[in-house]
Amino acid sequence: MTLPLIAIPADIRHLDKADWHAVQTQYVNAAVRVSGVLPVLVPALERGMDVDAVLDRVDGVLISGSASNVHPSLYGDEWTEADGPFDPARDATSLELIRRAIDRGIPLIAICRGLQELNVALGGTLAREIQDQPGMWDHRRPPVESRDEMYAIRQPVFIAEGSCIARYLGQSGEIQVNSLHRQAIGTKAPRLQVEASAADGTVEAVSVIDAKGFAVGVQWHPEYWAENDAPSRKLFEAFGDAVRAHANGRRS
Ligand SMILES: N[C@@H](CCC(=O)NCCCC(=O)O)C(=O)O
Repeated sequence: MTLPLIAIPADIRHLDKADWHAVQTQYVNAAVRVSGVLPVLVPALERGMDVDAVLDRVDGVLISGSASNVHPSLYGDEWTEADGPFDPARDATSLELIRRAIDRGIPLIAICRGLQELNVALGGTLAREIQDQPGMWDHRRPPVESRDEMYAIRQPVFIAEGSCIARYLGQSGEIQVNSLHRQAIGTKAPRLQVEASAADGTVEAVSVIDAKGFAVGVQWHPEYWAENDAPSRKLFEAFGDAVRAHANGRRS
């Protein structure tokens, strides 16, 4: 069987005085090496994107993390430039891709910014600069040079018993994850179920209630250690299995 395709929406990045459509290689590597699927990078278009034209051709969607933030106007909040950096083209593509993938029952994994987009796409809001709130931890990317240190596994989260994530990981309770975010779910969208939380109350994983298939979001970064961290590997293996099942269903 030919490898099933998944869609990964790109960011707009500025490099060498030009705009690029870009996805970090850690997401591509986890999809190829652990999920056993082939990513197709989807351009970030503020106008003119036809997400169904993409979804007609893939059997999964991976929404990656990014240092940019979902524009607060998309969840009805006031904003200043300090809430950036922004990526409106990524917002426009990701939010619609998420909604239509869920409608069509196409397996979806949303990571970090992706979880935040999932929440906004389904009607939720985001909390910003969460580390500045009383009693909250600092979940931000550590101020270090090495990417392995940035993505170091360093924080406990608690997987809810009986959750989808518990089923995929084969365990509930405490696992250790990495953490590189300054925003989080504020008001949870009605169609999302909390699957994991941090001890400071941060929502760390969600699933889509009544989803037709695999549809989860995680605030941490399982892609970075997907080849050698057991919970990370199991999540990406479960995503790959869901993608292959969808591909087989489409062909039968
Ligand atoms: N911008 C959002 C989401 C954070 C996120 O996706 N982090 C991954 C990228 C980390 C990096 O390269 O800085 C937030 O800050 O909450």
